[in-house]
Amino acid sequence: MQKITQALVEQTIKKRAVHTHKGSFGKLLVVGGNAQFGGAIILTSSAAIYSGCGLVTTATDPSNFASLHARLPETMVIDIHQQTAITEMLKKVTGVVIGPGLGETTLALQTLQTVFQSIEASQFLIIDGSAIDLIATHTLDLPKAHLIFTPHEMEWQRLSGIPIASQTESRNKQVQKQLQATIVLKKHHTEIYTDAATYQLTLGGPAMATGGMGDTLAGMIGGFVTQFSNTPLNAILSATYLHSFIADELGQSQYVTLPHQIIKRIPQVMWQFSNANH
Ligand SMILES: NC(=O)C1=CN([C@@H]2O[C@H](COP(=O)(O)OP(=O)(O)OC[C@H]3O[C@@H](n4cnc5c(N)ncnc54)[C@H](O)[C@@H]3O)[C@@H](O)[C@H]2O)[C@@H](O)CC1
Ligand SMILES: Nc1ncnc2c1ncn2[C@@H]1O[C@H](COP(=O)(O)OP(=O)(O)O)[C@@H](O)[C@H]1O
Ligand SMILES: [Mg+2]
Repeated sequence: MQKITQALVEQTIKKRAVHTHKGSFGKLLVVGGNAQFGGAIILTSSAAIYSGCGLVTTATDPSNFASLHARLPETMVIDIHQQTAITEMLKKVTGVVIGPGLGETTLALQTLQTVFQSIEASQFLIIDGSAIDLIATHTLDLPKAHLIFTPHEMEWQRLSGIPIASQTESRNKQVQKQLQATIVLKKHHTEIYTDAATYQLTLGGPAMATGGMGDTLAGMIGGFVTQFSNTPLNAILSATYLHSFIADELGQSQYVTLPHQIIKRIPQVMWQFSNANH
């Protein structure tokens, strides 16, 4: 397994070119957040915007609109019940994150199917949380797109059928090949399975063990792959690295590191990394 290095992250987060605009840095659709899990989608969308994604639209339950806008006026919203609006937005975006706080109701399943039917091969699709569980429970054909699954070990057990205790590198790799996707297997020292190689994160610790931490990572990965779309693997590796890098920094003086605190630090730490080689 290859370790993700700081040098790789510094190469990925480049200084921004001057002649650019919001359209130059990717467009992302974030889908999730039912009435119970509105916090999840606020974290995912915030993480994507604070990671520098040019435009983020959030399809969520309308009961989350006010809190989402109060925390994050930069995002636009779609009522998740309006499936046609989701399909229309899909035509405009570089990528989609689906699953944080989505739940597993009939509407959640229908929404996942809507996205699967409309997504194109050139687009990125990050599948997290409830969306992983929906795929594990229902027989769904995966679409042709750049698929990125972000399961924690229990979600991976449900999706892959491999019990947590038996999740070895070779078994995980076998299922990664079957799924034809990148797998970000989240745990202490997260592992990333790709067609090319397997990578390991050497950062992060138990101060990160709090709800919403994975919702945040999904948003960072969404923000990074849409923005650094020419180097998608490096984008995934860099987002995963930065998430834990910031947590470790905060963890030097905090017992627990909260997802919203990590999000707030992303632009500053990206600036540091973008200046590292100059
Ligand atoms: N503020 C919010 O709205 C939150 C919403 N959430 C959403 O709640 C839904 C259910 O996700 P959950 O992950 O809570 O529920 P799950 O039932 O999928 O998994 C959680 C359980 O899995 C077990 N587990 C074993 N290994 C683990 C590992 N390496 N990492 C994490 N858990 C491991 C633990 O016992 C844990 O309680 C998702 O849609 C998620 O996005 C959660 O992210 C929590 C915060
Ligand atoms: N003890 C730990 N050491 C390192 N990383 C951890 C630890 N506990 C949690 N994390 C990280 O926190 C995130 C948790 O993701 P997840 O369980 O999906 O959270 P949620 O669904 O609540 O948002 C993952 O990135 C995981 O690697
Ligand atoms: Mg999660």
